[in-house]
Amino acid sequence: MATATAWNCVSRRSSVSKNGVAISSSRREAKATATLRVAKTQIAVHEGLRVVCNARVIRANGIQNMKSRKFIVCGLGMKLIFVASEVGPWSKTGGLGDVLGGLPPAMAANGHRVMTIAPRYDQYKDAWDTEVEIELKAGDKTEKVRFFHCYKRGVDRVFVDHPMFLEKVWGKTASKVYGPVAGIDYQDNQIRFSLLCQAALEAPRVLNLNSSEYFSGPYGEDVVFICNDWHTALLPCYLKSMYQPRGLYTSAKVAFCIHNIAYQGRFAFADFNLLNLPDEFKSSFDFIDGYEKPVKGRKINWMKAGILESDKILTVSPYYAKELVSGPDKGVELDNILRKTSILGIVNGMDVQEWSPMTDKFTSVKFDSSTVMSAKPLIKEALQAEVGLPVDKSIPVVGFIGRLEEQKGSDILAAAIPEFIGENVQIIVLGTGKKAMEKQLDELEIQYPLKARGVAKFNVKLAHMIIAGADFIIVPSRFEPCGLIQLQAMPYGCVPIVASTGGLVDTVKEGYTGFQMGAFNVECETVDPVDVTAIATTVKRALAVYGTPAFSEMIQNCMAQELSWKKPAKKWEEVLLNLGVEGSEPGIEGEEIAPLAKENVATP
Ligand SMILES: Nc1ncnc2c1ncn2[C@@H]1O[C@H](COP(=O)(O)OP(=O)(O)O[C@H]2O[C@H](CO)[C@@H](O)[C@H](O)[C@H]2O)[C@@H](O)[C@H]1O
Ligand SMILES: OC[C@H]1O[C@H](O[C@H]2[C@H](O)[C@@H](O)[C@@H](O[C@H]3[C@H](O)[C@@H](O)[C@@H](O)O[C@@H]3CO)O[C@@H]2CO)[C@H](O)[C@@H](O)[C@@H]1O
Repeated sequence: MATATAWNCVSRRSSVSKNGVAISSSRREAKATATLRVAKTQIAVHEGLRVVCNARVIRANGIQNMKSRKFIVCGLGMKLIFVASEVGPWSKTGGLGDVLGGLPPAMAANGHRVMTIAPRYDQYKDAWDTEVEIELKAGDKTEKVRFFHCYKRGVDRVFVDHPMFLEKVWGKTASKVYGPVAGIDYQDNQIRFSLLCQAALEAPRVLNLNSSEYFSGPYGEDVVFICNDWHTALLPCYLKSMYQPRGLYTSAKVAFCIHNIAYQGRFAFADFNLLNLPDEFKSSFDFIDGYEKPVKGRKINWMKAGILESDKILTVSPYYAKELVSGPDKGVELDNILRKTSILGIVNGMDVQEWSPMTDKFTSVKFDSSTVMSAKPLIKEALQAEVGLPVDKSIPVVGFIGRLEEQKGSDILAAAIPEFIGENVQIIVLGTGKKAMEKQLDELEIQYPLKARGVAKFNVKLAHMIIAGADFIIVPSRFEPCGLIQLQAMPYGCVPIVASTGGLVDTVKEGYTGFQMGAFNVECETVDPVDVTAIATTVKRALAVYGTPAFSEMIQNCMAQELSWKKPAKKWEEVLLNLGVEGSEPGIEGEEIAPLAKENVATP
């Protein structure tokens, strides 16, 4: 077993420009020389705008700032470390896990060296013990953590192993990541996520990874950390307090991405002492609100510190970025901080391998835009039979899928159902979360046995069946940073009916790819009658279009869109390059998923 405390990283830079070949590499010199040799051989054969290099086809004209735009040597790019509490498909309670599953492979496909680092909540059968163990300070104790690893879809997937993760979530990854039940947090969450942040800072230095033929050895220190949500907010603080003063990670930068500002990690002010940070960081955490949870008055706020201590703040859609700075309601009392730092929104992509009507493993009939009109009714019948609704393909079906939290507006939907259920319509609601909202789902079947079903489960197969078989997907969110459900639905010709908030505004065009219901009241304690009416009116409006040529056109518009991670990954690349980490280079014009990775999908 290798026990590592520090790593003397041999990361030398080389920059060669010879015979029309431009190479600039932050990898070891020997590797760069080897790459040059391969490139020269290939160039002798291919004198065109495309060159085959190390068995990958690279489009030269995708690259900027190169002396020679003719030939590109692969294996340049940036070294990216994504850090999060969830990473799909290994751990997922919702969209955060999806993003950590999908964006990193898309960045890898563009030629960057990419690692994700997340807790090891379960005995993932595809991730192996690296035998690297380190000691970290957590609260007043010293804890040993180990790293597990696998390489999938071009990404080093690293998992932090410690009993605080594994013992709690054993076999139940989806539901117990943050607490024993929805709405209740583990008491030691601050220690758990402090460990995650510290481990993420060690991983690039101590893990000697040789996963691909393009990159080998430790990532080293010229990296960009991409932190996600409050659980990772301590990372920039530890970077500044524990590493940079010792001359480590001097050029590293941190991007902080907000997936949901509703969860900020607010704790008792006295808990600052648990974090092992110098007092000068206190002001970044300092926060006063009017709530009594978890204690009355002055608090520490992890997300506030993450925002203030990072180099770039992002979120998951441009419209949500605007909402966040618009005022305390939508910015959830961090609007003033975000106005100071500024925030950029990049709309999420989605996993087009998992969500494709042509290859969906959960549906018996596969289809594309030319066969959707005949295929969907068959899948609809299978869906109706699955949930026990009357089987009749002529009845329009509306679906809902989501975490049952106030954010998602399932309570507003429940109040609106009586106002539109008299129409020729069926509704299927799938979700897990707060018990009171799960109860509302259970009651649907009792109230409307021939018209409505509620399924209080996290059920991936049923989610796919709803999206493939339903005619409409309803997303009645009070706020929605991006929303993945509507993205997943559109390639299946399942037309979204959405509240006009966050990414739902950016991704659904009224009358073209769906129906907008207007913005809802963001107060979570209230079911606003105006919003109830907005749902009922818009559903009726959508039902009136069902079956008309205009509806067929909307289906085609939905299905024609490019919703993969390819475009968002390019935008992310631009932003991360601008951070100016030493040795960072643009990537390549990649495929959606790294070619070597297609057969290599994880099974958690
Ligand atoms: N009962 C169930 N059974 C099966 N699958 C279920 C399910 N409930 C939810 N899912 C799945 O979980 C994911 C939810 O994604 P969202 O983007 O809607 O949500 P979430 O609010 O969790 O994420 C946050 O982060 C993401 C990512 O940035 C943002 O898009 C979003 O707005 C923000 O709130 C989807 O993949 C969906 O299919
Ligand atoms: O992917 C889905 C979401 O997952 C994350 O949200 C979790 C959040 O970060 C956790 O703190 C916790 O939230 C609970 C909160 O702490 C508690 O005080 C109470 O308000 O209940 C909340 C819900 O249980 O769980 C959230 C997941 O349910 C991620 O941060 C979000 O961006 C994602 O939307």
